[in-house]
Amino acid sequence: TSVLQRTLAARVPCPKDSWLYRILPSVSHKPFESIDQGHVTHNWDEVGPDPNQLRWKPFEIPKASQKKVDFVSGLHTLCGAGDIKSNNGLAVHIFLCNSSMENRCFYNSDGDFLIVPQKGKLLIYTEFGKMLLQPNEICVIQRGMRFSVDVFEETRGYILEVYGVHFELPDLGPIGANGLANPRDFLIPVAWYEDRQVPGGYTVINKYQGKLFASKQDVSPFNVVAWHGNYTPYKYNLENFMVINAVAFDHADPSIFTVLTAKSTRPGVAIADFVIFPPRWGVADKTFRPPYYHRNCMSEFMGLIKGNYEAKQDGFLPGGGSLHSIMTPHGPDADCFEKASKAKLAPERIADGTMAFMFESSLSLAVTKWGLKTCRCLDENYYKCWEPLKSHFTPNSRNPTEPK
Ligand SMILES: O=C(O)Cc1cc(O)ccc1O
Ligand SMILES: [Fe+2]
Repeated sequence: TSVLQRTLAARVPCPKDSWLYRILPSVSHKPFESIDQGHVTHNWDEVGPDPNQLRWKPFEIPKASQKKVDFVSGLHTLCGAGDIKSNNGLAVHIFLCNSSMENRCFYNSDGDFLIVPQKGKLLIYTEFGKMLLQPNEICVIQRGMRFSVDVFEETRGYILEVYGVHFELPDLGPIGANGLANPRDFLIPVAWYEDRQVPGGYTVINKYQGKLFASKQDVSPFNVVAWHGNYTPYKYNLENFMVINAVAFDHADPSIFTVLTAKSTRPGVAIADFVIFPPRWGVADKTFRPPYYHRNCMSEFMGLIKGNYEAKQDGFLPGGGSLHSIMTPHGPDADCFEKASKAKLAPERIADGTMAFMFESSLSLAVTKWGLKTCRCLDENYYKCWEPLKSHFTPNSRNPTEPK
């Protein structure tokens, strides 16, 4: 199916470009025409702002028996911020599909896609070769790269789109030479081509300034016989992440779990980080081990690939999501708080068999009309998971300022 090679490209801080040797240049095609947008939008003012904690039940995948939906017609924009025309911002999309793209490919003029499949494999044909992607793997398809997706069942996943910047490995700072996502584990395709004529029948779909356009051509665009360069799609298996964490006391910021970052021009501030919560040991002493309660300067969209998330055993399900916006308070549900407050602090496996992730952004995200209404997956009762929290403050028992 797909043949891949290892790459060090993600680490090389040089200009990115690639040369493609193809049977016919991409320029031979009919004019692009505007097509139905479906649920793709980059309009961040569709509905008014909402600072509440939001949680979505698993996004529903259309049944193949009812309506054939492919990867592109199944794109749904959930939230985002910023501006495509000035190359600054991001969008979170959910893909919900049940059919392969037939004589159709897609390319994005606006930015890069980081694709996180949650249910079902994706066989992705790109101009650079083929990539088979399964849940717990991610791939990045950068601006302008044409690709077509085959699916094998009802399929769901998440996409983080960033405009005008590329994903890179985070600076390791004091971590030093190795750790987190190691460059050797990123795989890129090996050239693959088809010399296939489809007279007037191949459709190239383009997302340009947030709108969808289509153009017809006579040949498959996957006609690249050979290529060289460092501007390529790539994939990464999240199992290879080398987890670094607190081994004495205290809870580290989850930025220590950053797989890839899309930096802004402000040092230390990301347009978006892709962060994961992989299986690991919890060993911290004198520490409440689950996430702390917090309000912070980032927008945190979370998704779940499999299993459950340590801070929410119930209600946050694979294929669903949550959004905690800038300075909106959040943290473990009441149940998690009670259990972790009483837990014996022995070494303990955390998150075995599970994988949660976060798209974290310094921008203030707006939720789309689809996200708040049309998808009908919003969990209206989310806030209730914190209602049972009660005070454990008992000042008289151990107040050192009081005379004995
Ligand atoms: O809010 C969340 O669940 C994500 C998160 C996890 C954690 O361990 C610490 C901070 C944080 O934002
Ligand atoms: Fe958080």
